[in-house]
Amino acid sequence: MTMEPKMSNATPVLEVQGLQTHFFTHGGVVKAVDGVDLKVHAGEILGLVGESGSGKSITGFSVIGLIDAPGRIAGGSIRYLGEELVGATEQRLQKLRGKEIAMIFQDPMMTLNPVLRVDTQMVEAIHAHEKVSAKAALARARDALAMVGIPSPEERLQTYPHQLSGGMRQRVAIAIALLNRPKLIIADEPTTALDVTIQAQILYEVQKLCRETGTAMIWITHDLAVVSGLADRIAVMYAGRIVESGATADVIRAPSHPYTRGLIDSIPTRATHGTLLRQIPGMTPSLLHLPQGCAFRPRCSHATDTCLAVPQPEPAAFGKTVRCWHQLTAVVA
Ligand SMILES: Nc1ncnc2c1ncn2[C@@H]1O[C@H](COP(=O)(O)OP(=O)(O)OP(=O)(O)O)[C@@H](O)[C@H]1O
Repeated sequence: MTMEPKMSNATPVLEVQGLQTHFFTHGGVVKAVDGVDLKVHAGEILGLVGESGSGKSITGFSVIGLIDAPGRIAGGSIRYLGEELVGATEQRLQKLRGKEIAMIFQDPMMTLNPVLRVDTQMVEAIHAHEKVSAKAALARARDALAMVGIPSPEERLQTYPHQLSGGMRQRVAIAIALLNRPKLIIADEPTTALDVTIQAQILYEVQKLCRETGTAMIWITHDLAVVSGLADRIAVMYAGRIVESGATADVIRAPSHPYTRGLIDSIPTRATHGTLLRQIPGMTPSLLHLPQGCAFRPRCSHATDTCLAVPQPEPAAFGKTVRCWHQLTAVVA
C-alpha cells in the first residue's frame, strides 16, 4: 500500500523565499544561492537535485544557519514554522539544530564519534537537548535504531562505529538525526557512497518514516533517479537557482526545462542498457563568471537571443514553476 503524504494548507514546516547566499571572495562575489524559493510541508519529502556545485549544500547549510565567512545570507527569507530564521540569534539557531532541524551528511563520520560507543553518543545527543533519565534515553535510542531498519538494535547499541558496515553507520547517523524527533531533516547525499541495494533499503525506511512521523525532509542529491522514487516534489537547481520545481511525477514525465530533460536523458534505463547515454554537453559554469542571461544558455540546444535576459520563475504545465524562455512540452517516452 502506498502511503500518500498529508498535504494541507497548514503553515509549511519550511518556507524559503528569494534566498541569496553569497561568498565575498578576493576573486569576486560567488552567488552560490541566488534567489531560491522552496516549500516543504509536514510528512513531505522534497528532492533538491542538480550537478556538483549548483548550490544544493549551501542552500541546506543556509537553512540551519551554518554559513561561515566569507559567506553570508545576502537576502531573502527562511521561515521555519512561520518563524524567520534569517537574522535569528546564534543561541536560537543552536537550539533548533539537532533538536527541531537535523542534518544528515554523506559521510556518517561527520555525525559519529569514532571513539565512543553508539549507545553513549546517542544518549549524549538526547541529553544535549532534554533532561530524561539514562534508561529512557537508551530506550529512545533503541527505538530510533529499529525505526531505520537496524536488526538487533540492542546489540548494535554496544558497538563502536568502526565495527559497523558503511550502510549500518549511515543508518545509525540517520537514527541520531531522529532521536530528538525533529520536524525537519536536511539530508545531504547520505546514500551516495552506498551500494544500490543498501541505498534502496535506506530510501524505503526514510520514506516510511516521514509518512509515519510527519517529519518534513529535504533530500539533496545529484542523482535524479534516487529522488524520483523517494520525493513527493522535486526542485532542480542550476548555478544557484531553482530552474524547475513541481510534483515528482510531473517533473519526471513532462520536464519543462531543457536542463531537467538533459538530466532525465542521462539516467540509465533498461531501454538504454548497452548503449551510450546522452550526456548534457559542456560543463557547469563558474559562479564567478556566469554567462549573461540564463546560466544554462551555452549548454542548451533551445537557446536563442531571448535567453540573453534572465528568465524569472513562471507558472508552467501541471502546476510547476519553471525558469525558461522556451519551456518544453514533450512528454518523456
Ligand atoms: N567557502 C566558500 N568560498 C567560496 N565559494 C564557495 C564556498 N563554499 C561554497 N562555495 C561555492 O558555492 C558553490 C555551491 O556549492 P555547494 O556545495 O552548495 O554545491 P552542491 O550543489 O552541493 O555540489 P556538491 O554536490 O559538489 O556538494 C560552489 O560551486 C562554490 O563555488
